[in-house]
Amino acid sequence: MSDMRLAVAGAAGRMGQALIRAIASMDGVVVSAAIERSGSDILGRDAGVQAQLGEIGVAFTDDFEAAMAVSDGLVDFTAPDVSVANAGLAAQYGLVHIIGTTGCDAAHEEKIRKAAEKAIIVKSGNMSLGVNLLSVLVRQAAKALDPQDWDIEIVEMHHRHKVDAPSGTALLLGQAAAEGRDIDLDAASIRVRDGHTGPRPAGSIGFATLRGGSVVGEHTVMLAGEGELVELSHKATDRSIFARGAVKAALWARNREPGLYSMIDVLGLSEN
Ligand SMILES: NC(=O)C1=CN([C@@H]2O[C@H](COP(=O)(O)OP(=O)(O)OC[C@H]3O[C@@H](n4cnc5c(N)ncnc54)[C@H](OP(=O)(O)O)[C@@H]3O)[C@@H](O)[C@H]2O)C=CC1
Ligand SMILES: O=C(O)C1=N[C@H](C(=O)O)C[C@H](O)C1
Repeated sequence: MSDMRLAVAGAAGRMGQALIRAIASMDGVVVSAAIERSGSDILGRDAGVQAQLGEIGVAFTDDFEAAMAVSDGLVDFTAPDVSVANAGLAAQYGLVHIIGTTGCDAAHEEKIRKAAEKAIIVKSGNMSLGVNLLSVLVRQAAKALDPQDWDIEIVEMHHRHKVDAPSGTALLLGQAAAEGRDIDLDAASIRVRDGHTGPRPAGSIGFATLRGGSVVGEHTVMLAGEGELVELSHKATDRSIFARGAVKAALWARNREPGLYSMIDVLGLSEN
């Protein structure tokens, strides 16, 4: 089979640059386009130079349609409104769409679900093997431990530039815990505490967000019982783990049926 041609949306961003490097270093894929927003100063410059690779002969463009015409897949780590708009367009062109963007609200998620009726979409708040394996362990632990006796708290820390909270990964881990307990995450979540909060409601799932410096991404799920604490953690030290996961997802998704898939599907980590 010929190499899969991958367009990168948000190609000048932190993840965009990691994706350009990952695609250039992996077999079976080539960078076909590097998309940035209209008006960006970077348009016309070589995407490989920005990613510290040297010239790769692909210039940043805001011409989304031209980029789609020369691509088999779109890898998209941008912003929620951008990824939703891209999902509709990628579907029109029959492209695989890998969405790593976090911070989507219920309306964004619904539009992406709708696009996936016609498009092949893989979406995950974290594309790394380690975090997805962790989510399987969290689900098992939450299932095994009585919610009346064991409190679940999820703590995350990211770099100072991150714009959404809780992180997509924290929510993914919260969802895994909620599934283990067979409860609805939205109904059980406590995302903020301030002032006189009263005691902790039994069965709730708490989130705590830290931001600072250059931290790539650290997550700990705490299961706190009387006299003991179980901690399940993941620390990302390099964005290449997300980028390689996203490229792996694109290769996995090629020639699949339309639908909305997750990294659990890609990595074959489903417990069923
Ligand atoms: N699922 C996962 O494994 C991971 C997910 N993420 C998520 O990926 C997203 C991006 O993160 P990060 O790379 O750190 O953020 P950055 O801000 O560094 O990158 C986003 C890039 O998208 C660009 N952009 C904005 N609008 C458009 C548009 N319309 N078309 C094309 N490009 C556009 C931005 O340009 P400009 O700056 O000019 O606005 C910027 O270059 C976040 O939601 C983050 O949480 C991050 C890491 C891993
Ligand atoms: O914005 C980031 O940087 C990251 N975002 C993702 C998230 O919201 O969980 C994944 C990773 O932790 C890095």
